[in-house]
Amino acid sequence: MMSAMDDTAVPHNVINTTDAAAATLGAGGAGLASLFPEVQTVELLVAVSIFVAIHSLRQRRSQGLPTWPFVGMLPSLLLGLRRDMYEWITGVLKARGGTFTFRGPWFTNLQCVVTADPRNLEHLLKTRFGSFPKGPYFRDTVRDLLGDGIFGADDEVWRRQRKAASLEFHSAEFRALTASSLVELVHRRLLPVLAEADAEARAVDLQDVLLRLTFDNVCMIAFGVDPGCLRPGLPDIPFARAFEDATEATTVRFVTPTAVWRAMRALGVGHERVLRRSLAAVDEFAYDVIRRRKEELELDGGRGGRSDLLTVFTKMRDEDGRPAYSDKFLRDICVNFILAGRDTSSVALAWFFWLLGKNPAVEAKILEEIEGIVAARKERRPTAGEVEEELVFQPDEVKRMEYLHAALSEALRLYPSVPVDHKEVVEDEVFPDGTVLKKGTKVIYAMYTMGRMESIWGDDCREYKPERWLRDGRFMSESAYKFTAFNGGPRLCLGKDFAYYQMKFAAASILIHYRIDVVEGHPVVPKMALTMYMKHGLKVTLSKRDKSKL
Ligand code: HEM
Repeated sequence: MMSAMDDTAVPHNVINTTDAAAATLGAGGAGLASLFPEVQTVELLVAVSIFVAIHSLRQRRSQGLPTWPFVGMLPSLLLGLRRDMYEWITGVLKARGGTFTFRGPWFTNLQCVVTADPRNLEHLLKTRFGSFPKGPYFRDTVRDLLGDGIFGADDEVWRRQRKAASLEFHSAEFRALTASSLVELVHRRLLPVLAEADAEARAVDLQDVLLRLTFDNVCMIAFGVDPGCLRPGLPDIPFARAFEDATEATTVRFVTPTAVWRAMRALGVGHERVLRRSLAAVDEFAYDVIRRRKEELELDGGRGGRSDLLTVFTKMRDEDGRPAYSDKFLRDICVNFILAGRDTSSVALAWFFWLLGKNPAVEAKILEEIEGIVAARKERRPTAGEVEEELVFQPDEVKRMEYLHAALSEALRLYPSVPVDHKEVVEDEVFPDGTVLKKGTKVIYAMYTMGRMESIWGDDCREYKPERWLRDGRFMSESAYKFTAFNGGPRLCLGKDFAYYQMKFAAASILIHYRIDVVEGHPVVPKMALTMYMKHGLKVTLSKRDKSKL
């Protein structure tokens, strides 16, 4: 759809040889035919091939990436996809000093500026926030799934939801709900599932188990409903399956020309058919919960003791005392929060456990920190939150796990749950690095690459070192434009504090009970998706720790 990248949109440092090359090829071809009519087709093909090879080599030397007539840089992208797309982007960005213009095939929406430069990130996420909305391309692509919810919304529609949700996320009731839902999920469901696998000496896909944990958890805080994905036997839950299918089918739209997916939607074929079917199931579930919640609120006179997002937004009234949000809008709000929180923390945890397996010294330090916290509580009387003999971490204890906080941040630096993100420019702009952006240009910012730039993190940037986040043993946060895993500026992740609490609570509870070993030979590579999943999951075995030491 978007192809506003004309020549003026090319950064100063990019030499645009494509048009010149095409012109040369055209002139050269015509010239050959008229000067030497006897030239045979085969010879012409050889001449063209030699030209293309030389052209490609020159491009490679001057820009790092060949730009072919008609298909643009697509062949290089496809080669990158076959290996590791994120590493491919990283290589190109490093060779180009942190920013480059990707030129897709003519007449497609695959033209964009890609950057990993913290100065550009600060410019687009904060300084010139108003010039870089999500934009109509993103919104149109995700509209069927996300409607007018916070993820795709801009301007007033976004501001209103952000303000209301932000108030809710910082309320005491909400914090209490997140803490209690986690105690329930981790102690009544996660640990028993792991215990079962341990007793049967069976390997489990830890990523799948963690995904189930965070899906149930985010549904509890968004809808006030527990879908029950994390249960012994790890059952298939229709709502969770439909949500997953709808997300995947929506993602496919980003790599399909807009006109093509629109036509497929009209005809109801391919992934658009899957999307239509799965959205029907998501909507059926959502509207059913909304209807029942409204009935429940009516019965108790609108008070509603719950503090999930649906209840809070349903209770809101406009100046005339009418419901502030329609059922459709309530559905959009909940679906967006589920999307935001269903897999981001779980994939981060999966990469964290994998990194621990490779860095036993880090695991030892985390255990030492947790043991210190447990030793300190033994000197106090057990509080009401401690369930009999069980060791249930309290919010103040989770807060004191600073080394664990650093170890999780370090995992997110190397494996950000959202590896690349997207904006659209609404007026002509110039990045601090000199890149010129014409109105309508798509901008991709590459968080995965940022974690691997020596210029940002130093020569040891590829090493897993939680210590880089600590000063005198205390966790020190980094600029959001250098560590962009949670985005930055006005659209900083709303669930950041909740996500850290959730990840720390789950990680500490698992680690004190079990030693986790990745099954030998299990391949661990990222999957190409909007979220940084492990392509083959994380197959692990568990062994019980000696708890007498605690
Ligand atoms: C490790 C866990 C998480 C990471 C790395 C993460 C990362 C991000 C990122 C990169 C964005 C910006 C997305 C964009 O605008 O395109 C974002 C936005 C958001 N996140 Fe998170 N997130 C995490 C967990 C959560 C959780 C658990 C929730 C809620 C339950 C949540 C709620 C949100 C919301 C509502 C937004 C939209 C904010 C806005 O547009 O104003 N996130 N998050």
